[in-house]
Amino acid sequence: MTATVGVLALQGSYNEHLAVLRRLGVKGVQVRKPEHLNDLGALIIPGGESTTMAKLAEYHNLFPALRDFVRTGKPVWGTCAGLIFLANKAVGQKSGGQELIGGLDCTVHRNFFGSQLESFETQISVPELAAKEGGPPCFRAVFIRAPAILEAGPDVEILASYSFPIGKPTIEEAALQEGKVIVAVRQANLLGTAFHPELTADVRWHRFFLKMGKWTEEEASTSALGPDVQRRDRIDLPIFE
Ligand SMILES: NC(=O)CC[C@H](N)C(=O)O
Repeated sequence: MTATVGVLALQGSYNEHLAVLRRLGVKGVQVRKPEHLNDLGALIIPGGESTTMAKLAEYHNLFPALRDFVRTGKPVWGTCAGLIFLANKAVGQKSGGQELIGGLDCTVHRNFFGSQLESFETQISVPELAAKEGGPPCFRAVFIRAPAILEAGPDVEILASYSFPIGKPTIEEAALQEGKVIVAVRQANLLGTAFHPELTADVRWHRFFLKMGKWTEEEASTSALGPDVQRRDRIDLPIFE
């Protein structure tokens, strides 16, 4: 498997993900067309605006290729709008809905935390991630007009939940009763986060994701997948037309 990581580059925070990959010495490439998915080892679907992203993906006929990629078993990570894309079901969509890639057995509320004005930052505890990657047990989480996972199937592992202040008016009645929603999950090769790790200086989420790949030792030694990583200041990022 190649150690090249594709980042869906239609709209949203794809440059920020590419910058983190660069910091880790991993080759990242922009994905804008179906053929750009060939020969990738993993794929990141960034945050942004899922309706716009869906329209652009449809325009470029990307959905069948994205679904095929998910089915290969290679790691795919959706952050925020990317999480919505990966979910089997989304609620709170614009009328008529939007196309999803699917694969992640969960129901996502598209704008669970409210409008752009209700964006916030917080610390979340992710014990499994901290155990694997070391460092402090909490992670800075940036929620921008963020979704949340309302329901997850039996094969979905919950990596993090967020307890919100009871009485927050923008939050759905049903979830209010619990005061807690799921914000990070993993299901086999799929990782989903409702927040934006690429907007923080903490690279542990990216390292965790990269380790989900079945890379050969040789590939891993030239990328940031092992502890004895060779850091490179700069790598060339092919930009596809
Ligand atoms: N920061 C984000 O990716 C926001 C996602 C947004 N809620 C949407 O529906 O697309």
